[in-house]
Amino acid sequence: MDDVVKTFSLPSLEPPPPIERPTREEAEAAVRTLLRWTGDDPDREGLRDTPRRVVKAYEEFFSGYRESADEVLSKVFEEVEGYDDLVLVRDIPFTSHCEHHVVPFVGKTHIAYYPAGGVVGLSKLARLVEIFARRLQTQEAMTAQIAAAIDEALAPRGVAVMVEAEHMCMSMRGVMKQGSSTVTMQFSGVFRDDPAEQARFYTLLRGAR
Ligand SMILES: Nc1nc2c(ncn2[C@@H]2O[C@H](COP(=O)(O)OP(=O)(O)OP(=O)(O)O)[C@@H](O)[C@H]2O)c(=O)[nH]1
Ligand SMILES: [Zn+2]
Repeated sequence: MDDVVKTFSLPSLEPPPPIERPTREEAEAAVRTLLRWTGDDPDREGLRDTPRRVVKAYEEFFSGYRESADEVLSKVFEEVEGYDDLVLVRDIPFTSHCEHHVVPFVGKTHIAYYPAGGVVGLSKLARLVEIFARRLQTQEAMTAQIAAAIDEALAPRGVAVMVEAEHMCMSMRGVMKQGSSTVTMQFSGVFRDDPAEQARFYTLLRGAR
């Protein structure tokens, strides 16, 4: 069991405390080293600009370290008169990177919640997915973080988050199983307490598209 605890990180809504980041030049030098590790020559024409491009791409892949869930969800619309039923946003696409191999895992997120007074703009739910996806992740932690952030910001009657993804570290290396998908889900409030609410969530996910 010790190994399990060491391998998987606990859900944390905020980025880790700031560490001393390397300079851009240091990061580019590290990419050069990895290029040499492939067996290629970083000084050949086609690779000369690659360290610069990779470091720039990392800024996009990992922009979630510079963003906060709190901020994205801070604009809550206090009341939507007469509406207190479920809100479901299906099929929010994402690309993340697994924290074990720094290889993409790609999939979709479905988010549902029962408002208890406040709702957020729908795009904010997609932005929330982006924030957590654009960090080094496990699928389980990402799922838990999305649910916890909504719970914290909206205090809804319940939250349901489901993530479906294919992990490239399982398809293009290692066990080499293309096409398998992993499903994770996190429920809180009425979704956790009431199996009928979970069933409703699953039914709506399967519903006409
Ligand atoms: N639970 C979970 N596991 C993941 C996730 N992403 C990658 N992994 C797994 O992390 C594990 C790392 O296992 P290790 O044995 O430490 O590393 P490895 O030798 O590269 O493992 P293999 O992938 O089996 O070759 C692998 O089983 C991956 O499939 C994730 O989001 N959630
Ligand atoms: Zn991996």
